[in-house]
Amino acid sequence: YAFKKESLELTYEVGDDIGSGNFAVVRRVTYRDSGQEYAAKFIRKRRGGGRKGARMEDIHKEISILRSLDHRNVISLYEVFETSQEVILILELVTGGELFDHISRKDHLGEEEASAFIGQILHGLKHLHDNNIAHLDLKPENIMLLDRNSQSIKLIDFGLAQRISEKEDIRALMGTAEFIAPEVVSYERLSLATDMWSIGVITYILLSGASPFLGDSQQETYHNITALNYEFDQEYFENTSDLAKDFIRRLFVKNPRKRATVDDCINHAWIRPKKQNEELQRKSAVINIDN
Ligand SMILES: Cc1ccnnc1
Repeated sequence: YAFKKESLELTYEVGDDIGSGNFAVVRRVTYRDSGQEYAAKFIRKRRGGGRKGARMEDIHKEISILRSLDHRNVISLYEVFETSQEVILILELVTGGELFDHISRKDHLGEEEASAFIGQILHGLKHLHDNNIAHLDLKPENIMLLDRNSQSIKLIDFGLAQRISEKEDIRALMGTAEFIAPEVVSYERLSLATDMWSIGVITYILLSGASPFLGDSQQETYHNITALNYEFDQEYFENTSDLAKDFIRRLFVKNPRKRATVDDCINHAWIRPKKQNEELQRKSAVINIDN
């Protein structure tokens, strides 16, 4: 997969910073010929034996994974440039900000809005899982809103994503403490189910504004995760439906094989499109009028 060696500046005008990830800075860029805007992710290459910068193997993996995905809830990759110091990904630009900021502005969301967001995230995640790709770093910072006032979301930052296959064993302590599953803490085999645990954490946070396993130290957080030490604190959950709690309970399951899958979640009554219920109500209303 050949990366363009010519200078990015020839074809794109580089604008302001719009985000940063591990070893990466994301800047808004404008394609000179059309005026179309994109996001350019500048990833520092690891030079020599140093610790700073991403390994080329990991950069190639992120690119190969992004190139194999095509879904409205997954960020698109258009082209790649390379200099001696950096690899630059030209990505679809999303300007609605992080889901994280959207929550913090409101503290927490109503169930309808939370269910709509989680439904969108699940559809993007289903595309990954149907291609045997695990994101492995799902958290509100990695979920962007398409634009300010839409509920359309895009999964971004596939820097830790992995192809999951029965043969090879993927284990690694990675991701952000409060979102990682027990099998990550215990350095056991990772799988698509690892993402589903994170969906549980994200749902819990959207509904309450509180983080279910977060402790005063990383060790305490890890202990809470492996001990499944969480509760639906009345202070935050007294008005939350049993359906929403059931959705979360099915994800906070220690054994990854027993945890709800992305399809189980999409078909869960808390997520299934409400319009079907409205349709049923409309039909039953008509029946009532008739008889
Ligand atoms: C931060 C970011 C990443 C990708 N696309 N737009 C914005």
